Amino acid sequence: MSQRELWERYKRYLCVSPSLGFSLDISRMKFTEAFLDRMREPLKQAFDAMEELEKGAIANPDEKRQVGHYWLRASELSPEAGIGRSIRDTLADVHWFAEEIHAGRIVPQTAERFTQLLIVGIGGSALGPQLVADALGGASDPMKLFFFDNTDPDGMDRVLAQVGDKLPETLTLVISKSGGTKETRNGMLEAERAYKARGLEFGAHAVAITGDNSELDRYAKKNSWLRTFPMWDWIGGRTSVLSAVGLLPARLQGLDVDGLLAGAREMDRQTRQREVMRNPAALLALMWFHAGDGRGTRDMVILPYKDRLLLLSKYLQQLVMESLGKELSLDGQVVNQGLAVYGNKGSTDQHAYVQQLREGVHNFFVTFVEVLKDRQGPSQPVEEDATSGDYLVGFLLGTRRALYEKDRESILLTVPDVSARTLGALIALYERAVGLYAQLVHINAYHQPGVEAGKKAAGTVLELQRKLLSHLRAKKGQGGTADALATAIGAPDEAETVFHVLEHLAANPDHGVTRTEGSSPFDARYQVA
Ligand SMILES: O=P(O)(O)OC[C@H]1O[C@](O)(CO)[C@@H](O)[C@@H]1O
Repeated sequence: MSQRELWERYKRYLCVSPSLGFSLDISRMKFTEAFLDRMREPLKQAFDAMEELEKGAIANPDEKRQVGHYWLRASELSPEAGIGRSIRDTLADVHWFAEEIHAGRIVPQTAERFTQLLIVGIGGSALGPQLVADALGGASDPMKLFFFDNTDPDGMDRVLAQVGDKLPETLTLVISKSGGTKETRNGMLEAERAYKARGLEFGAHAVAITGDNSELDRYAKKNSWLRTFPMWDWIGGRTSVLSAVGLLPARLQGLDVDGLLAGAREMDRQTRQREVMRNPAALLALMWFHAGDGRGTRDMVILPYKDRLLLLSKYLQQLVMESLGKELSLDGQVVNQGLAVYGNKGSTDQHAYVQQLREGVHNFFVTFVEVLKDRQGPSQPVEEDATSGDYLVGFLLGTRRALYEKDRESILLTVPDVSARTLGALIALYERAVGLYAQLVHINAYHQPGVEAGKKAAGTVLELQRKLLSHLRAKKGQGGTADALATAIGAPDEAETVFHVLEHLAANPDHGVTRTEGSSPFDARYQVA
């Protein structure tokens, strides 16, 4: 197509939202009108299903749960008065609690006030808060945020070293819907130990966000933590950012949580409408379907040309891949669905993998995100009639064109700024696009059975380790090779796992396991002295 024809196609298919100052351009996706016609009926069914979901249907059938993240920003739409009330009460509590902290009315044990916030959580209990904090935060925020989002000991040491002498001024927020996630439990215990090492009581610095009566809830109550905030059954981890999970950290950081909610609410309003060309979420879902033949055959590369949106791709990776990456359809057929997501930011990535995008394997489509506002206030030119921000747009449009010339498809999302309202709108846009797409490909977007397999397997590994350690302690000084030890603990078929566990044990001082070299790596002997 010539540039002129592309301009016509751009004008024809541009979806604009004046109230959000937002637009979605699908002109560089090579769908046809026939495709749109073909998708009309499946899309109608997807809308019907979303409508039912918003009314409180059990939209997560195997977990028998409602799916209520849309109610978080429109509590009046929740199907039960009690749900609406708890949403409003929790929001009021978030505001109240943050104000008390900021005003120094809720104070730490020894310091004058809380100035730092350590968040312990993983997956949806970390990614949303991280996205919001990084997108909207700044140097003058009333609290500085840190995260434990893994069970990596060195990672946690590094964070604690950054917190340094300010630990007595640090509020720790432990976030876990289930309240039983091991990584988060470990992070909490490591944090607790750090406070104790400084003679501080953890409970006087700790807040939980978790499900009612979860393990974490009970632990928080037993140890007199400052507070707990609810995480409801009808909110999934990956869609929890506009519940207390994302709102409490954001409010403590001094960010505009009402703006986040308002943006999401407005986007929800627009993405409920059935006229497809006016519904950006429906258009996204259709474009994903078009790009990957409804089977996810092309990866989605998310390229925001804005540093503040660096974590968008990481956030969407969970939202999209945990929602859509499913073995079975709603009817139990094996479908192995999914949509792979990766990306960082432009123009930085032009100096990394964009080379392959233009010339290499053709297995993706790009979503560019353009932010119109460059910075607070004016920019100085870097050369005649051009600022750094002008270059950023230049690189975006240039790359979009260069990819199109090579037949690579792309979507362009344009937003006015990186404000709370815009971010809330982006979050809601993708939540609904995922919901609609899941309906189009007939899968349950709201469970994650695949993740459980890894958790169970990890439990088996730790169980083997316990057996090994008790055997090695019983046979003090004797030990054996991985093969011999696997047999000795009654797990000869697990010799490989036993080998990995022993190598790790011997590399660390914690359990007293040492290693004596053998003639090959597999002849090494392990013992407890
Ligand atoms: O909030 P929780 O229960 O600790 O779960 C954390 C994450 O673990 C998962 O359940 C599985 O990885 C995610 O869906 C979730 O966001």
